[in-house]
Amino acid sequence: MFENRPDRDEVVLVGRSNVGKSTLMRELTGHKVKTGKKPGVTRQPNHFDWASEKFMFTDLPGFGFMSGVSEERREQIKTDVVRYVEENADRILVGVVVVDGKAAVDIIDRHSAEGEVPHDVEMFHFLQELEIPTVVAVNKMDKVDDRDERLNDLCDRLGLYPPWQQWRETVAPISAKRGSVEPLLEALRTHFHDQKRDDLLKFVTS
Ligand SMILES: Nc1nc2c(ncn2[C@@H]2O[C@H](COP(=O)(O)OP(=O)(O)OP(=O)(O)O)[C@@H](O)[C@H]2O)c(=O)[nH]1
Ligand SMILES: [Mg+2]
Repeated sequence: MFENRPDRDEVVLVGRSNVGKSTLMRELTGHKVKTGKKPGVTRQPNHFDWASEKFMFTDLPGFGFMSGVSEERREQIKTDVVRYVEENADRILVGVVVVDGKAAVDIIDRHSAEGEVPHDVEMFHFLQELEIPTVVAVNKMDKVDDRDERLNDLCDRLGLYPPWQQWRETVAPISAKRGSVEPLLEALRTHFHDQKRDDLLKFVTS
């Protein structure tokens, strides 16, 4: 599944299916990326690079529930995503966990109640274990009314002390569809700067 990876540093977008990774990708790169109303649109990593630069954004397939996709297949996708991140950890400058701001907390709580580790939380901790700087892009904020409360709840579930405002390099409320992604760009700039990669700031300016 993951052959043909271009040899360069990257920012990866990971997350459940249908949270808006590809829409965000389009917003970040200006490339036409296939998006869709149904989960499971992206089946292969989409790499977007620049001919002259050793840098790319990668949109990975989503995991979690997808209508019409078998449990076995879903598990396989998740295993592949985990392996991709593990194998390329040295080249991943920032891991962006994209979540659906309206649904994430409820889904996390439902899985926890069923005694499972929620995908989003698992992925967040996994990236941190690999010491990959991590940003949670809380997407679809255009659908969220109780903004601060939602974001504080999400921080709580991720083990980050509320209020969310003190985690600006980690929690970025956005609306990819509306083209409102500045908090994510700001977080990426912070991480690039911290890694002495100011040469990449041009990819994350608004
Ligand atoms: N309201 C709202 N909808 C959004 C936003 N971003 C994406 N969507 C919608 O969410 C749906 C899924 O978007 P995709 O970008 O295809 O999601 P994905 O995470 O790439 O999905 P997979 O490839 O299946 O993993 C589409 O109908 C988008 O239009 C947003 O900021 N707000
Ligand atoms: Mg996609």
